Amino acid sequence: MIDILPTIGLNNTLGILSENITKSDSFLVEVYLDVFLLVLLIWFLNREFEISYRLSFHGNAQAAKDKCSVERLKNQAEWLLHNIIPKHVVEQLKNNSARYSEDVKDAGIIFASVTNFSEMYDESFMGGVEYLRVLNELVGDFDELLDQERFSMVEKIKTIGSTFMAASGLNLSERNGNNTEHLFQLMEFALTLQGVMDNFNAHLLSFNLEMRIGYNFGDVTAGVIGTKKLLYDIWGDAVNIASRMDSTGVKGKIQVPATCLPLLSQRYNFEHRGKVFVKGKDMMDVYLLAGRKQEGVTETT
Ligand SMILES: Nc1ncnc2c1ncn2[C@@H]1O[C@H](COP(=O)(O)OP(=O)(O)OP(=O)(O)O)[C@@H](O)[C@H]1O
Repeated sequence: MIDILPTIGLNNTLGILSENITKSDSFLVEVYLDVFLLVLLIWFLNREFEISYRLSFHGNAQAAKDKCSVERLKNQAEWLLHNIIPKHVVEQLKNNSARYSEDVKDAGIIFASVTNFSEMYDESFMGGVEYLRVLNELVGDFDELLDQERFSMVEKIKTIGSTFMAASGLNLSERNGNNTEHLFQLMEFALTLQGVMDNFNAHLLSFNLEMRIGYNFGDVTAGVIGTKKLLYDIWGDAVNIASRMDSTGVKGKIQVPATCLPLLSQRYNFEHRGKVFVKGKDMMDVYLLAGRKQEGVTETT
């Protein structure tokens, strides 16, 4: 009996001990498991985050690339459009469902014709290709002038065969309240065309191209024709007279009608040519530009 009691006590203690050990083991296992699950969750979330970050980085890079190419295409399209139609008209076309026409007061117009180009043009030589190259180079030189700030209000309208047609003051917002400055700009442009022509001739072997210029100003209607292959042009009596000033003009000279004199003679000298017959107008009094008036000194053309 005496021997049995301590045994029972030991057994109880061992039982309690082993129960405690089992409890703390399972607690530890649970803690390890939780920690493991937590680490797994963090790893999984981290991975998911990295994948989505990489995807969004790739997406952003692709979007930036696409945006660049769309921007480039848009710029190319605008560049093409601005080469066909003046900038201020493009803006109005965008806002007004591809329709544009406007009455413009006191626009300047010139027609500059290479009078003897047809003499040079010879289809028997390379189908005329060589001569077209010459015309293309000359018109290219004229076009380049339009990039100069001093001709900012001058707009090329088109070429008609070997005639270069330009106008000024068509963008009313550019005039800044001054309705005559663009007309002087256009006359300076016409004078510069003559200079370009002289320079061109100096480099042209065995041929001398001749140019005749008609100048006028007045009211015109500007508009865009068609919805495909758009054509920007100007029309009106003032345009017809400018064309007639060219066709009835004199080689190497700039001819203007008498109506332009009061304004233009503020800066230029003219010689009276007399009367010429202009279809639809009968006889018109016309003048040839003699040179610039510069601070009392006369510069002759
Ligand atoms: N927008 C324009 N572009 C090119 N040329 C023009 C323009 N407007 C008028 N002209 C030219 O001005 C000239 C005078 O025109 P107008 O209407 O007085 O006569 P027309 O009888 O039509 O011309 P033509 O006798 O040459 O056939 C014409 O040669 C015409 O081609």
